[in-house]
Amino acid sequence: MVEFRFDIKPLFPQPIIKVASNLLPHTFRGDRRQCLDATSKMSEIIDRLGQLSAISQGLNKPVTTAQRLRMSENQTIYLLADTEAGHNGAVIGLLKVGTKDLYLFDEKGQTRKMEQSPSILDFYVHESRQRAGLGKRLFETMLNEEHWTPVKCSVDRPSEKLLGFLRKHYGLVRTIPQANNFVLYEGFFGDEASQNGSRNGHAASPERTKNGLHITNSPNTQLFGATYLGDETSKQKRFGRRGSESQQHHQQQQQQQAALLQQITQISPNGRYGAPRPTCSMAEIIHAGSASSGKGGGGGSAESNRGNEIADIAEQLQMQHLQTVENHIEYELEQEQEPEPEPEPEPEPEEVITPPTPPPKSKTPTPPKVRSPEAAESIIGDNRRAPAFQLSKQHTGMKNRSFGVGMAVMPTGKMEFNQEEREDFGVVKINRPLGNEITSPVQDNTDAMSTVSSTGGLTDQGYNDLKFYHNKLW
Ligand SMILES: CC(=O)SCCNC(=O)CCNC(=O)[C@H](O)C(C)(C)COP(=O)(O)OP(=O)(O)OC[C@H]1O[C@@H](n2cnc3c(N)ncnc32)[C@H](O)[C@@H]1OP(=O)(O)O
Repeated sequence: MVEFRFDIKPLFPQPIIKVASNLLPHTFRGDRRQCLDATSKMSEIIDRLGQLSAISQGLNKPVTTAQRLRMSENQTIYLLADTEAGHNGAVIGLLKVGTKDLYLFDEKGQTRKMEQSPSILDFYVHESRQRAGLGKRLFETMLNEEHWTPVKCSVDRPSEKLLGFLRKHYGLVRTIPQANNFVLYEGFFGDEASQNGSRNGHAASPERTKNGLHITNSPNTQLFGATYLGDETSKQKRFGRRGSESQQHHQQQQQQQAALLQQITQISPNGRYGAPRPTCSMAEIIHAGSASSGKGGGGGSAESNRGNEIADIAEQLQMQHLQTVENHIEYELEQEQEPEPEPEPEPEPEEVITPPTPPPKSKTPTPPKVRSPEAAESIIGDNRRAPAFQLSKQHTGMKNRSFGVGMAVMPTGKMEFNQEEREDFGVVKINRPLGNEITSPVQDNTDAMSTVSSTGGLTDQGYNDLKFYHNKLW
């Protein structure tokens, strides 16, 4: 028991009193002098009980002090006394409660901002009187005065004793995990809470139940947008009305929904989640421009149109590819007009595509000393011509530097290739006439390039003439 140097009986006309920020018992009646006296004594009682509570819980400083209570607007302390104990009576227990605005997780893990949520902040019964039902007596008085129910109370960092107390007297076992020090029990967010919200201090944010969408200013909502909680609330409202009133209500809901969607858009995810994404060319091909044309219906005709568009695109690509192959062949034939020694194979970077060694004639453009974008454009489009400098994948976009060559000179019965050495861009070697065998590497080198064509599909030396066999129908 906690006894004091003064008589506590005037302060405790009843065993349990309620003290607010004025530091006076709720039953107090007196003049100014009595008021100052009562405030002083009550401050001493509160500080002493608060200190004992902190010691009992192992806290390094009290949660409850008279100064704190004076500064708070929404906290109340319940004090339990035994006026019959000792000479001046004794104070036995303390229970501090209040309302707090909290961001809490509900059973589904969704964030809710609970305004004026009832909270158990400090609870203490003197060790000599514990487990005698006094704690419950104090707690029950508080519930009646505040019009709270135990399941709707958040508990600030409860001790094991308090958890046992709530389990025994109120059957509270299953908690809802929270990110802060508060403990909630299942049922905290029940319907009763929203119906009796104001009475129980559950003045939830007004956006909370709009169309089942949960919108608050919480960090979660700011980051990830509104959360859909279901439309139970909307259904309840809808089916609770009849006739024109119901229709009118439905229209209002639609308007609210539109406004809400706009609101959601405004608080939609930002940062890298909200960053605009570049157009995906492959997606455009796959969807065949349905997005732009507004054919997103998915009907049978739309599907067939999409298939036709894909076929058209494939055909265009094929035609472009054939044109590319032809350009390659023409370019090669130009280079083969005059025999010249094969460029010596020299080690070079893997990524570089080397055109045939520029012939000494002025016909071949002089390679610029510095790579220029204008020159690079020469390999693009219909005005394609021989590149004037070393081309890399960056310029051509081609993955394989022998791309197109194989297509252009596919082996047939008329032509034989034996390309044992490295392949340079556009270099096609016709090694030997039909039926002739390679005799030596020297011969192979001399036969490397075809000569001027003559007649009958053979060159003057009797080699196959590529120009003769080249046919666009290939
Ligand atoms: C938010 C907060 O305030 S957290 C801090 C809570 N306060 C404390 O831990 C301070 C130390 N403890 C106390 O002051 C008291 O034990 C109180 C306030 C928790 C409960 O007051 P009591 O008068 O003992 O409660 P009451 O007699 O009505 O109920 C007893 C039940 O409380 C629990 N309890 C009380 N004392 C203990 C204890 N020492 N060990 C374990 N459980 C206890 C038990 O469930 C007990 O039931 P049981 O005796 O059948 O096991």
